[in-house]
Amino acid sequence: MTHVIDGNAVADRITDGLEACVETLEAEQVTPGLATVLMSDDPASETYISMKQQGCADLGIESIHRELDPSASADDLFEIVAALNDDPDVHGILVQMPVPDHVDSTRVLRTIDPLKDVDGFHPENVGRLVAGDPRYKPCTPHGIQKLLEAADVDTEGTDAVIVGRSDIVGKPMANLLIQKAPGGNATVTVCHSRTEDLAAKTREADIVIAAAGVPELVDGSMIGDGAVVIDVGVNRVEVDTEKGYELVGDVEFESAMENARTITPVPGGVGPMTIAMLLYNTVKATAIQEDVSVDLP
Ligand SMILES: Nc1nc2c(c(=O)[nH]1)N[C@@H](CN(C=O)c1ccc(C(=O)N[C@@H](CCC(=O)O)C(=O)O)cc1)CN2
Repeated sequence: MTHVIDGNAVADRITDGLEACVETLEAEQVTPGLATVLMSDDPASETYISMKQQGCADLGIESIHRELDPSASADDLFEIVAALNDDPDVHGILVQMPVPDHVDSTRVLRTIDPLKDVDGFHPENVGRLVAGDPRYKPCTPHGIQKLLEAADVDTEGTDAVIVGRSDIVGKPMANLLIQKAPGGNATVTVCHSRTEDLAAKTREADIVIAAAGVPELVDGSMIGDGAVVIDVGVNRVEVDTEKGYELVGDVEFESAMENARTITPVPGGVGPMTIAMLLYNTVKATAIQEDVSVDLP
């Protein structure tokens, strides 16, 4: 029987554990504050921002939101980030990705105070991750580590194949999996659009992490017997219903189920963990900046 990992349940356990941390901070008269910045009218980005705000409200984190028209100048965005850097009530800042093409996303990430960079995308935080001393682990890869742990998947000595080399998932995931630390010690192959014979690579893997943003790119024929399959894709595919779309992962779930030992669904797998680990990083950022010790879950 294939085990389907319930990402909502694991995310709930993390947020339950964060409640005690927020109480510890409150006892020191500290309320965590998260600023979200949106420069897009993409409906999916709007959904993710409201999920982040709801997560904050449920946990007692103050959320501040700044929104810019997608046609605004890059300087307008940099000014907003600079003001949030200087605001002592703001402990975490995230700029929802992607930003419009005329904005240099690398410069945006460099503008955020590294101590407030709860996405873990600032070069200082990327450097710390690569060096094996992470401050804020990027939310989705960190969430995947927590899912694997919850499903009793020991990564040590495994062959892991990551499909996708994005800065948000593929690259940091590879770095976490090769670390000499729990949740690491794997041998990692990172595949991408120029990889030849992708199926031959995924078929040999103990763990396949699909994060290419291509609906149903990975099917059952590409999964070896007894492999663990983590689906990061949340693709909106148009359908003729009132909603107008359905969510489809990067993995063809039904056929992959036939070979996989453990698999994540879409929705309800990796997605909820991205939000939970953002709240985790916000609480951690608050504890660091306010010099309060908390027991993170
Ligand atoms: N600044 C950032 N931008 C982006 C990140 C990020 O970590 N930081 N990640 C992705 C999108 N993302 C968060 O922003 C995200 C994606 C999916 C989900 C999620 O919970 N998905 C649900 C389905 C939600 C729906 O109905 O559409 C699920 O999979 O169950 C949360 C966050 C890109 N940008």
